Amino acid sequence: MRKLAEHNIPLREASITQVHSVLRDGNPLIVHTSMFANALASLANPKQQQQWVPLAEKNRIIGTYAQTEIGHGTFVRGLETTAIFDPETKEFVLHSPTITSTKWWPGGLGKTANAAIVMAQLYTQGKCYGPHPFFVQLRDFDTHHSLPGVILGEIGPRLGINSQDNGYLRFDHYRIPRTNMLMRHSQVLEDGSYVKPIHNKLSYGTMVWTRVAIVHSCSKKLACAVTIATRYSAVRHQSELVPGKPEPQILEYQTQQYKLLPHIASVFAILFSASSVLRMQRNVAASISKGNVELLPELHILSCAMKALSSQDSTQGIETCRLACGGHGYIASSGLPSLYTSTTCTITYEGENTVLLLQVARYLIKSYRAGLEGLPVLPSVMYLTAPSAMHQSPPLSNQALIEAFRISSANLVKETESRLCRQFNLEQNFHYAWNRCSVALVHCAELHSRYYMCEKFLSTVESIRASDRVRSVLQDLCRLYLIHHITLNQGHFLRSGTLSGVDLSTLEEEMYELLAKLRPQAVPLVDAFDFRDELLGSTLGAWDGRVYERLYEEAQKSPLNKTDVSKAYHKYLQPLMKSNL
Ligand SMILES: CCCCCCCC/C=C\CCCCCC(=O)SCCNC(=O)CCNC(=O)[C@H](O)C(C)(C)COP(=O)(O)OP(=O)(O)OC[C@H]1O[C@@H](n2cnc3c(N)ncnc32)[C@H](O)[C@@H]1OP(=O)(O)O
Ligand SMILES: Cc1cc2nc3c(=O)[nH]c(=O)nc-3n(C[C@H](O)[C@H](O)[C@H](O)COP(=O)(O)OP(=O)(O)OC[C@H]3O[C@@H](n4cnc5c(N)ncnc54)[C@H](O)[C@@H]3O)c2cc1C
Repeated sequence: MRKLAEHNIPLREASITQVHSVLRDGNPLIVHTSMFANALASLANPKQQQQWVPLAEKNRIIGTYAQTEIGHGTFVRGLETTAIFDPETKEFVLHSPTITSTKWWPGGLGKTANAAIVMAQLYTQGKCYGPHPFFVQLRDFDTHHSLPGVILGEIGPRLGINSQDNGYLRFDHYRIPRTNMLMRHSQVLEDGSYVKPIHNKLSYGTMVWTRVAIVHSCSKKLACAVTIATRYSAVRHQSELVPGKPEPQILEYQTQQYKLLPHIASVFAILFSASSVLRMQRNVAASISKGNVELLPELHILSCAMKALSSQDSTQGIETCRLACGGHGYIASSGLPSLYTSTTCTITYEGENTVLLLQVARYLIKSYRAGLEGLPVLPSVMYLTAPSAMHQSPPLSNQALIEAFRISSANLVKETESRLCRQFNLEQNFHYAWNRCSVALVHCAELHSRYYMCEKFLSTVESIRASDRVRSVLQDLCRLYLIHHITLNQGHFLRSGTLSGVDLSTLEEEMYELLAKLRPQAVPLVDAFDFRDELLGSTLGAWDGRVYERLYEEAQKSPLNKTDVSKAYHKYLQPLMKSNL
């Protein structure tokens, strides 16, 4: 927090710096500096901001974002916590009517936060208006005791991020002033009348913002993992590549290069996509403040798509890096286990990936149908019904590969839409038909998202300002990324007729060439990510390459090494050894 203040970084931008990576097993303040700060910035009106933002900036108020309940996380409309307006006292009464309405999971809620943005079903004048955000004080600002009517606790150990206190929260007819409803977009007036927002999903804005932040942080996490695994692969010598010759660096093995180089490329692909979504988010935020919500659906879909893809890619990449380090990748001091556990949760939180991909698919199908009818569609999906441009680029050029992605994605959407129509004719119910097609729909969303990421990678590399040598390395990496994802998805390209079996063999050959060509660049590339050793926190990945010394030194810190004979020997082992069992 001192560093943020020193560098004049506003609270809500902390999550896109590396500040949170310093704590490896999660951070009780992350939801405060990200979602809570952003909810105040985007959902509170100016008067409310004046009241709470300075207190949050000074950490007098530490907040969390309390939306998910035991019974509902994905289906936000199904939340059960109620906020009923009492016109007599001009207050909202917050209540948790059932066990399933217990707020469950919010980061920092257990012990750290003294306030929260609570999403609750808003009732006024006898009518429910759906989930809305409320600023709620949970603990006394001086003693930190939970307030009467507020029941708080921590939910227990998790797969990872155990330095963060994820919490639970129940309300027992807990009263807050009317003015604690975040009123930038919708309001309840003193007489209880409801003023609706210009778009009914504006109250979901904090989730959209966080999804964008997650994309950025996924590229950082993956960058840490590839740095560790690549440096280690340059230090580690094992086996014989040529019988009788010295053991080579394991990075010489083609299989090792195949494990690492595509993920190094992936760091750039995710980072460039994150920058593009971030730019769009800033434009949309500016438009919203002028009352224009036209591009909000596009931002929602793009943030869902990129959050889903980047969390999946970075999690898989980190696990591959761990495996690429053999046994030493399994030791906590390698840094890889905590990178994995603190990244795999991004697949689930802020919208479970399958659910987000189905949002993307819904948009693709709607846009495809609109395009066929000649109705206007937004820029990122115009290609679904645009004429093919395959013939315009030299065969197997980067542009041709992007076109192959585009046409294959459009083709898959077309096929799936036909399947949806057939299923609808059988079921006579759109929702059942949708469910029967949902695996295919997720594939549509994945291919569309991959197309977007590939396109962003290529267009950024083509326009980047860099020396010829640096540009050339980035071009090779980008090429490797495109070919790698084509080989992983070959079925789609064969089905769409955009690439033949011969094309795929040619591309595969080129991929192997690229692995060899990029091998000498692997260490410089990860060095260029420029992580300090303290931040990497890895015995395997430190800059000086003293892997074995660091492993040995770290082992000395194990509590079991404080004494030669452990207490357990006297208590359990010795009796066992003498028992003749
Ligand atoms: C790697 C290291 C990590 C470090 C990261 C740093 C930053 C992270 C910081 C903190 C850590 C975060 C901790 C995690 C915190 C949480 O998890 S908070 C809880 C998050 N919860 C969710 O994300 C819930 C997911 N569910 C939803 O968002 C929605 O329920 C839904 C979108 C799935 C469905 O909403 P629903 O209201 O039911 O809508 P639909 O009927 O499906 O759709 C109606 C139309 O509304 C459009 N729409 C939906 N959402 C939005 C939106 N946000 N904006 C704009 N439009 C939206 C949807 O597309 C439909 O449009 P059409 O009718 O035109 O098709
Ligand atoms: C580490 C961590 C931190 C978190 N922090 C916070 C926080 O700070 N604040 C907060 O409010 N919440 C937080 N959460 C909660 C998180 O947002 C939810 O867990 C997440 O949105 C998933 O919802 P769920 O748990 O209800 O999963 P479910 O929706 O129950 O998912 C279970 C399965 O059902 C499937 N499924 C569900 N709906 C559909 C559908 N419509 N179509 C197809 N398949 C479907 C999913 O794909 C998944 O396979 C956190 C969670 C974790 C793990």
